[in-house]
Amino acid sequence: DIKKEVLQYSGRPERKIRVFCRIRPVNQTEAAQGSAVVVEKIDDYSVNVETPRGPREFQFDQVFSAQATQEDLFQDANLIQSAIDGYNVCIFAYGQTGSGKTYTMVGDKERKNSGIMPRSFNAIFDIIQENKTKFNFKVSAYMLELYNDRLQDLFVSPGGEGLAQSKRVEIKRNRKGVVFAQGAETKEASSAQQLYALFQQACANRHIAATMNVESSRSHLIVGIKVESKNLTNGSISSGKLSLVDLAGSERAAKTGAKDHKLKEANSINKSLSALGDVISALSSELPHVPYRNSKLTQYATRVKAITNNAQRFVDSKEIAHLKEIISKLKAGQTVEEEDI
Ligand SMILES: Nc1ncnc2c1ncn2[C@@H]1O[C@H](COP(=O)(O)OP(=O)(O)OP(=O)(O)O)[C@@H](O)[C@H]1O
Repeated sequence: DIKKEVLQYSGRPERKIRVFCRIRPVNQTEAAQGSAVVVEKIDDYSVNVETPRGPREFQFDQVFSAQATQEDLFQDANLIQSAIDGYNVCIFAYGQTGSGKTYTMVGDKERKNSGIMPRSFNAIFDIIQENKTKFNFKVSAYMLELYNDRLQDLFVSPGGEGLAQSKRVEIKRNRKGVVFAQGAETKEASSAQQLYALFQQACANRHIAATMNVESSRSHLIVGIKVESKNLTNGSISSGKLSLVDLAGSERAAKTGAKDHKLKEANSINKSLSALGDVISALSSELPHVPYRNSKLTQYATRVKAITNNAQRFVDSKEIAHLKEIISKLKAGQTVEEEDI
């Protein structure tokens, strides 16, 4: 029954928050250790997780198996046209360290399996190309890192320390209630290649600490792409935005073997993820107060508010409530066991 409900739900055009689940393949280390696979896709909307207390089933808007390609994922998460049509769209990846967030959002290092970000860059300019006789387009982007609850402009190289200090980015709201990143440098791009070059420049400026996992990103990456278009027939102007976010991994501080600033890092990540969970949970259960101000990450998420305001009623809060449960455990410094996930 739940499945049917989810199915009907997904078909509704007003559904504004969608939660997808992607199962990543077993890696070589796991295979060598003979690790058991505990997550199984039942159908396109549900997964089964083997827990010490028996099997548990979870529902999503869509489930991607370990065989799903980057292309499959991009096709189904394709919201690029909406951003070009003037909507604010946000796609973010959430999960434990090593679960495949960066792979899904960015891709592999060899660039053989590009993720959602580079595919989006291409799709934006493909759509622009198709419509250039009817519209004039302007594409600009800012790229930010949220590290230890501080927003850093990734277009400013960390080498120029003084410059980085003066360019402190703050989340502000304009008179119309639209949230923007004050102090963030915005750069224009006129091709997918240019946008990708900006992205590479931004990535080179990120903080990556080799604590628990060398590849682990200890900061949240926020890529904001603004697409402005002018209708050449009637002169009307519209402006949409695509926000692509690669969140830092959620794992408890103790497991990372973290000390001092690394511990601060882990706590800060958990704090911001926990604040994000609180916001999503408040939105989905229609609470009158949504605690946006609790962290920079959620201040950023206020942009989502405009979209979700009308949609709150329709949001299926099951997965989100579960996410919230995990996050509050993390917040309280408790262990999140496999059966919880
Ligand atoms: N669907 C997939 N297919 C093939 N390899 C994958 C897939 N998902 C993840 N991987 C590989 O698993 C490893 C960990 O993935 P990734 O770095 O994306 O995790 P993460 O969730 O971003 O971790 P962190 O929170 O530490 O940044 C990487 O080597 C990545 O290439």
